Amino acid sequence: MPHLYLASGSPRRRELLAQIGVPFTRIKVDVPEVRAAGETPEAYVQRLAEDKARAGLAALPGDAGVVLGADTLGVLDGQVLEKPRDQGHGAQMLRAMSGREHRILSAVALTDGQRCSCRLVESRVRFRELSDGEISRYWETGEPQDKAGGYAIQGLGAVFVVSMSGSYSAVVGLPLEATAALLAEYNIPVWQI
Ligand SMILES: Cc1cn([C@H]2C[C@H](O)[C@@H](COP(=O)(O)OP(=O)(O)OP(=O)(O)O)O2)c(=O)[nH]c1=O
Repeated sequence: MPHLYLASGSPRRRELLAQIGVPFTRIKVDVPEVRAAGETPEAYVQRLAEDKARAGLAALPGDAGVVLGADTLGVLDGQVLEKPRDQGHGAQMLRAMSGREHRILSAVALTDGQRCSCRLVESRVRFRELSDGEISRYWETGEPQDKAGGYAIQGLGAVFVVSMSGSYSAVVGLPLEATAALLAEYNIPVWQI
């Protein structure tokens, strides 16, 4: 069985991958997250997942193993919701999401050097109305800073979520059903009944 490497600095992705019982080693990659002109959010999120997986493979000694890369972003009114640049940007995204539904796109990619395979999962999250005061207090908790869309469904941000459809693990950062299916394609079994 090939060894699995997780090309991610995200603690959420580490915890999610550990949850499905696959042994893996983390590696650091530095992939610039810059959307190309005319690139759709769907194409962008998948490209980033693939770029992270390929960058991880390039960093491995001797190309031995399978590397997983992932990316998560939000979409509202055609705008991509990434990690907030600063408090103003974070507040702007949360005000736009207030009382409405947004999409979360999560992509996972695997490569072994011979091939690179990617899956995209779309989820929908509806927020209740948020006041400016709570948006500002939420920023002060430190939770929004490194999260796409500036919130964490698995954290304090859960109190904003009226409903969601799709994949909970995908919103947190790694679509586990899709990940398990891809791993099987690369002969890496996950936890099995
Ligand atoms: C929407 C949402 C995102 N997030 C997180 C998951 C990701 O870590 C982050 C999206 O940023 P990403 O750019 O996808 O990932 P990252 O930079 O954190 O990690 P890496 O590229 O090294 O793999 O937002 C949550 O933790 N909870 C949520 O509810």
